Amino acid sequence: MTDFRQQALDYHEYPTPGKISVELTTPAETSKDLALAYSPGVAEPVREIAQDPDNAYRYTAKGNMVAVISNGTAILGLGNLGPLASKPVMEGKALLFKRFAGLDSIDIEVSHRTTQDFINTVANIADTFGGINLEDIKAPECFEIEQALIERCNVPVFHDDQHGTAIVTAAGMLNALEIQGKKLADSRIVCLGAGAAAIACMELLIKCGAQREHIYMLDSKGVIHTRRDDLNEYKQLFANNTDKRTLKDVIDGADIFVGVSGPDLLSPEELKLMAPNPVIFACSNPDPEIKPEVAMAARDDLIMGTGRSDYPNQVNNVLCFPFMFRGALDVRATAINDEMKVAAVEAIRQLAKEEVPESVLKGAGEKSLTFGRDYIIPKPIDPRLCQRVARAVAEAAVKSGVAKIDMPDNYMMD
Ligand SMILES: NC(=O)C1=CN([C@@H]2O[C@H](COP(=O)(O)OP(=O)(O)OC[C@H]3O[C@@H](n4cnc5c(N)ncnc54)[C@H](OP(=O)(O)O)[C@@H]3O)[C@@H](O)[C@H]2O)C=CC1
Ligand SMILES: CC(=O)C(=O)O
Ligand SMILES: [Mg+2]
Repeated sequence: MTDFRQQALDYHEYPTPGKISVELTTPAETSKDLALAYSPGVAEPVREIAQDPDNAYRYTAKGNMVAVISNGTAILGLGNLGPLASKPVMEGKALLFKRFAGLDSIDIEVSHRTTQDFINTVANIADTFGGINLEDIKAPECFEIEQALIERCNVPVFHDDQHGTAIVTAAGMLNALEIQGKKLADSRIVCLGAGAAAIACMELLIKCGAQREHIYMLDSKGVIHTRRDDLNEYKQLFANNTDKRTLKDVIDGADIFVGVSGPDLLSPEELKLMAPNPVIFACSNPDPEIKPEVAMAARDDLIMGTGRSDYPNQVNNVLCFPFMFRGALDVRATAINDEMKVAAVEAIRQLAKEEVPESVLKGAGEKSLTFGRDYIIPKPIDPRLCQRVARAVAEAAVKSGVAKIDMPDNYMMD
């Protein structure tokens, strides 16, 4: 473990501090190059953009650039550690944007006093970018922030911890339930956590067929029920009229556990109380609500997912956000709407049912991967994810009327 800690620190320190850098895309060697790149040549695109802002997509990097913006109030499951401490995670998201979707991305960590300050800061710089990926901003402020920015910005704004997580959770859940022989509409669901990821995951599962009254949501004070007087408006939507108060009370007989809360909060004893053939997504990072080896030792009829790369079934928003933005930017979508989200769920879901290429097996260190309890969802390194998800998202954007340009010819064809 200490060895892994040192490896992780070395990875971030060497060969140069951090994980990203900026590269030039045009020549800048000669005086002629500089005359074109800078003064006087640069004045020409300036004039073009001043006449028509859409020319920024033609003459600048805007159309392939996403800002990853955080205030560090909910860094993974590590809590509110401040903007600067969130920088490695935000650089990590930028790395994932580039590696998986070829999108350039820059991390921006914002210090602010009020929620309105944060909103103003992001709104004032948003036009620089093709899209805004909000990251690791805690609930309930994240809901107000995202809504205000969607209204104020001309480019798509997407709070990844809400919608990226929800899309991947829904895709994995529908597949896991299919394998377990259960239906979402009939399933009893326990959601541990009532923040950004939890609220969005449950809302999307409801859109996919789950019954709101079959969901028990818990926050740090226990079950969310109608007699509590400390619930914000988002939690109130999940308040149950029930006498159950603890995780142990609600997990008894449940079919599904979704953990988006913190480490080691689900005990083997509680897990044993679940209905036969349950689905457990312990998605807290870096440490899940229950470790897979502990869960598997408690019972062998479950399907288990975590947010981590080092266990099977990685239920993590990395399977969504690079491709969501790829598709949205390529048709210049002005928003990321429900149609695009549902299209992403279906595309991720279906890919898990296809044969896995040798290169993916090799990268994942697996001999074989076939749709089943240890492979409910594609591996992030699967290059088909970009093609399938970005294409599905772009098509949905065009169809639902939020795209400013048509699908490019032969877009993301195999
Ligand atoms: N795998 C993935 O792709 C993703 C995983 N996550 C994980 O989900 C977790 C939450 O992230 P996010 O929603 O952004 O953060 P938020 O800060 O918005 O929400 C955290 C929630 O967890 C609840 N919580 C904290 N401790 C407990 C506890 N002991 N019992 C029950 N609930 C508890 C909080 O309760 P209260 O409201 O009372 O404060 C709050 O509702 C993190 O661990 C994060 O790593 C998030 C996004 C993606
Ligand atoms: C994966 C992620 O975004 C999180 O844990 O916050
Ligand atoms: Mg996050």
